[in-house]
Amino acid sequence: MREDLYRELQAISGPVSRETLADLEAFQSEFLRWASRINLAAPSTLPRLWDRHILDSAQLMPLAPEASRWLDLGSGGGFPGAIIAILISRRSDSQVTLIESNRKKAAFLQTTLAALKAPTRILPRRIEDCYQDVPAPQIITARALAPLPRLFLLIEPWMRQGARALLHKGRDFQRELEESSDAWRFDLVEHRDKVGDGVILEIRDLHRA
Ligand SMILES: C[S@@+](CC[C@H](N)C(=O)[O-])C[C@H]1O[C@@H](n2cnc3c(N)ncnc32)[C@H](O)[C@@H]1O
Repeated sequence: MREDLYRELQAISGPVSRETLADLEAFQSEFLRWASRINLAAPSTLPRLWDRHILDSAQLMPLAPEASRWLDLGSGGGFPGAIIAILISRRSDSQVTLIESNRKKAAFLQTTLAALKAPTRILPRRIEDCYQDVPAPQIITARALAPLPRLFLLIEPWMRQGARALLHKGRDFQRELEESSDAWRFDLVEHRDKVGDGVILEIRDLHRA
């Protein structure tokens, strides 16, 4: 069974070590332990935590295999930011910043990722208050945070400095793109969602119309 898990992970994320798989499993256990006390994700999704959240996050890796500086907005229980941090933690120069305003969720991320020695900086603050303190990353991620027009407002300051965004979106992403089209210009690549039925939107060169 564990071999199946390992193969499945590598098919989604690209090559990873067995130590990394062990770290992801440890994260999963801690997540379930904390989720019995605080709301880390929709309870209905917990029985399929591995696919619905962990693999769904890991599928970003092949879209930015060389990136070492990531910023995850509205991380919640750590998706996708915590999973990316674990996947790249054995690289020498990696750093993933996670911004999550809910203090209980941020405490879970702080405690669990520190124990795993994942290269993370957790900010228990609102995104809007972090622009001065967080340097532009190579990659910005955000999953289930906000519709695109609001998301673009949130990421704009970092995008202006050259960041690229990889955004999980659901089936109605076309409507969100249309709603953004009057106010924003950007380069777009739509990547197939290998885990769910949505899409990963890759956004570059975002600026106001
Ligand atoms: C629906 S959850 C998604 C969590 C995670 N990204 C996932 O996909 O499972 C959205 C999270 O964003 C956080 N959030 C919403 N607005 C925020 C803001 N302005 N600044 C920081 N965190 C925010 C909420 O506290 C919540 O944990």
